[in-house]
Amino acid sequence: MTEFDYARYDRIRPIRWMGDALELLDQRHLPFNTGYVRASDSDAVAEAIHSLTVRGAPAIGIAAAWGVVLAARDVDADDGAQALAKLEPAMQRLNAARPTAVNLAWALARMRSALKGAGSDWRDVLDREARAIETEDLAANRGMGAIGAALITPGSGVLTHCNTGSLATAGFGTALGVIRAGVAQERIARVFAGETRPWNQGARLTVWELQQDGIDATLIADAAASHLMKTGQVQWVVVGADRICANGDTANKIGTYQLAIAARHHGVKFMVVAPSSTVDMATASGDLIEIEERDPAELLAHRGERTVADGIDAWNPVFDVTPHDLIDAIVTERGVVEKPDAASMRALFAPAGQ
Ligand SMILES: CSC[C@H]1O[C@H](OP(=O)(O)O)[C@H](O)[C@@H]1O
Repeated sequence: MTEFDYARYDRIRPIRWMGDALELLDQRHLPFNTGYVRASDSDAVAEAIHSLTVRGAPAIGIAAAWGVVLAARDVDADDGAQALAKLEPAMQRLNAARPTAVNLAWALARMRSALKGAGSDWRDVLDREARAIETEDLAANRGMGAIGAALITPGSGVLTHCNTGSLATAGFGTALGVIRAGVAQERIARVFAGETRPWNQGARLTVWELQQDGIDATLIADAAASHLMKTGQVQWVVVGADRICANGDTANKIGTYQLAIAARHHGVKFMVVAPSSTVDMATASGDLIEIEERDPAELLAHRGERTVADGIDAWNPVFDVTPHDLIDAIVTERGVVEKPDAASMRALFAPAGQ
């Protein structure tokens, strides 16, 4: 692999811990405004997660972990057990910010676990745990980039969906990390990105991120994806995930499921890229995942300007579930699950409770 220039490919940081506040790159207004908002308490972090100021499964877990550190500033406790009891209401409010990405609950569980054995230094323990969650995610993304890119035959075209880059993680990205690595290794010859209606993570975030790297990407309408596959210009669909179940069923941004159906029909391979923090072995299958439904107004207007007549009904689920049998490979930092099912998932991830 050519020596990877992370300084070139990995400069965007959506989350900045300031010691007394969390600064978040406001993704609602990218790419035209690159301003940060300052969250000074855990409820402000919860609101930033709910409003998609900060978004992306790993990124919302990291933000929530720092939100717990902020909540701790207002807690008086002698040890971790006392602190845990007093922090629980704030952690519940953070957990309630969004339901589908397991990373949020996973990060809060890590913070709870760190507190359980902590003594009088419990604040330092929380700070170290939040920092570890963030640095582990960055390392996982860089590792997955190399692992996933190795699956892609040189000269391939790739289609991605939503945004899974530095904006959605601690840096480098999951599916977009594989694309960055694949381009750097000259395995990926062309990148296509779906606009990802209604929030346009692809059109506003992914193509902008790649542009910062000097990586060319071609934007397509979501509705053009099947036609693109039919033309033979893509050999892989590479996407992220918000929750991967014990049988390999995967929740991801709305529109992923239909990409998987079209990919199988056209002989295009389908790769899911996510760190182990997105694997939920306690949820047996995708029908058990809560799918977030957001305000239908997100469908009825664009940047505040209505695009639909008044009085029109709209339904706005923002995730869907791709069944494991439509997935060719799940790439994690622990390795690849080929043709995922309950058995192949167990081989890499211990069943819940073990
Ligand atoms: C590596 S991000 C994973 C996942 O999160 C995104 O959802 P959202 O933009 O609503 O937070 C999208 O589903 C990505 O694939």
